Amino acid sequence: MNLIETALEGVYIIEPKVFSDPRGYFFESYNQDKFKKAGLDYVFVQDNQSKSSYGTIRGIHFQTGKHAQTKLVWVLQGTVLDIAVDLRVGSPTFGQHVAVELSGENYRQLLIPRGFGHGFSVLSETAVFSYKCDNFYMPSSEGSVRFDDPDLAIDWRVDRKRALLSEKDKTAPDFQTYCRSPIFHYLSE
Ligand SMILES: Cc1cn([C@H]2C[C@H](O)[C@@H](COP(=O)(O)OP(=O)(O)O[C@H]3O[C@H](C)C(=O)[C@H](O)[C@H]3O)O2)c(=O)[nH]c1=O
Repeated sequence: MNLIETALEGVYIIEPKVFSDPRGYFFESYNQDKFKKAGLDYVFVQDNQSKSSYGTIRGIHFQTGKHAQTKLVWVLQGTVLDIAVDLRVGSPTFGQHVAVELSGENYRQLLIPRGFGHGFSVLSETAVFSYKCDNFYMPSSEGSVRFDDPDLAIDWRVDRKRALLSEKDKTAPDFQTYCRSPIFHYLSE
């Protein structure tokens, strides 16, 4: 597998070794030993999968404190623009994001450590999204920031006004409100 650094320390694009033949393709989507040897020493405990229609935006989400999650994300079918936002207090890239196109055709994965907000927009008719987390879901520790926050200035590459959003995402706080909230310093211990 090939590891590509991004502008945000700790966030990596992973290009797995893909074996193609007339039947199709095969690749290892996760191998603890190979990841550890590449310096990605995580123990994932929960796998998630979601399917979304074109124009959906999910995020920007995170879990706080000891429930913060590192995520290894990829797309099984379709194409998404995946976003990781640096929410680590004191980080020189605090508030900055990376945007990476993940698809069932490019096989790319993104490793997003604890301390980052995560979201994605769906660029294909539908997209099936799969990811591993190194901490369990804890609703009481969930946090979010508005997807269309002007300070984050994320280009989701879909029409924001017609985006398919959860009720939670429609009412998420803006970035400045998040920075003034009690959970601000509690994102990742
Ligand atoms: C995240 C999660 C959700 N749920 C339940 C809670 C809701 O009843 C339902 C849908 O949850 P939600 O609308 O929060 O799903 P997404 O909007 O896809 O949230 C995810 O979207 C962004 C992109 C992320 O990175 C996070 O993993 C996660 O926040 O699944 C669970 O039972 N377990 C879970 O781990």
